[in-house]
Amino acid sequence: MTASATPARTDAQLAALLPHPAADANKYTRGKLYLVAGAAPYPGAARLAGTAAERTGAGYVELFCAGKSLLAVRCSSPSLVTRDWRTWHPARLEPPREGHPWACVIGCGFDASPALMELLAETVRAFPAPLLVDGGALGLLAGETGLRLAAERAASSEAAPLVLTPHGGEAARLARAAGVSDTLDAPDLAGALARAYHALCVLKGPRTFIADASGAVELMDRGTPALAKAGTGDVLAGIIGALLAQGLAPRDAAALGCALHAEAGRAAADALTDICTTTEDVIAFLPAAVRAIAGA
Ligand SMILES: NC(=O)C1=CN([C@@H]2O[C@H](COP(=O)(O)OP(=O)(O)OC[C@H]3O[C@@H](n4cnc5c(N)ncnc54)[C@H](O)[C@@H]3O)[C@@H](O)[C@H]2O)[C@@H](O)CC1
Ligand SMILES: Nc1ncnc2c1ncn2[C@@H]1O[C@H](COP(=O)(O)OP(=O)(O)O)[C@@H](O)[C@H]1O
Repeated sequence: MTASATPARTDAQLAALLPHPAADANKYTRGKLYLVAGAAPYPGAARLAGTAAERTGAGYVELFCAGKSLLAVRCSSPSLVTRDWRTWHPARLEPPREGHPWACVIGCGFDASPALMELLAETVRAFPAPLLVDGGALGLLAGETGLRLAAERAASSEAAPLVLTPHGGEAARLARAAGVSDTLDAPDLAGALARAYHALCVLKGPRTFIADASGAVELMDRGTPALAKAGTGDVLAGIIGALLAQGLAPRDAAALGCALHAEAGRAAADALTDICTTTEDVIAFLPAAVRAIAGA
């Protein structure tokens, strides 16, 4: 049976979720995003996710990346606090302080190296706040170990939320590993992945479906083919991660994040054409997206 997706939220509903900073805000109260991203072949993915997160209001973005990616990211994005990912030990983090929300995004620009599987496993096991898994880390999660880790995280006493943001290829891999048919319609596939991995699943594409394990599916279809460019998924991960880091509930962060991403793509295509819009332009047009939604 095909699940019916509820229509996208109205701009007024989305505007109410925008995380405007309080007058007495500081960088910690505005939310800290830990970003574990950027293997040596893909420093760009880390930079795209990190700068998109900064643009979406996160007060502090701390990036953990491959040693070989450090210089490229530090030189191009000095506001990102950038460290070698050999120093990423989520189990050793002090718990977040009241009023200082956190989230983590892992996987943008990951490749399939076994060392990264360990980084992912430690993060799924120990990161004590909302965790979004994207990019190459989804391929690592797609297996017996990943399914077990996701189940253990959901069963733990903190049970901090897990969000997955697969594109069609990544969703097919996650489905095969979980014994889910990859011939399901997109809304059903999103729901089945949400159940199998105990996560909120944001199944990306020309139409994006946001599903949780309860079977509720939300449709987001305000995007543009101008977004069909390498790296726009890394940008979306950074946007949703920043909203999680600012304390939004996973479903709200996904719905608002997808809408901001789509609107930024549309605004960029209006100004620059659907042909000439680049992934960096999507980040540059996030302010137009915030204004469009806030104006509602
Ligand atoms: N500037 C950068 O450094 C970039 C790095 N990226 C990173 O590159 C790594 C590999 O990601 P890729 O997505 O390129 O490769 P993947 O190997 O994950 O997936 C691509 C494969 O999936 C198939 N596929 C099926 N449906 C698809 C769909 N709807 N969208 C895309 N592919 C689909 C394609 O045919 C292709 O064979 C990830 O870690 C990602 O974060 C990419 O995001 C591109 C930009
Ligand atoms: N034709 C399209 N119409 C609307 N949105 C699209 C279209 N093609 C891709 N997108 C959006 O662009 C993003 C692409 O993400 P992804 O495939 O993960 O890219 P990458 O892995 O290169 O970062 C997704 O958010 C997706 O919904």
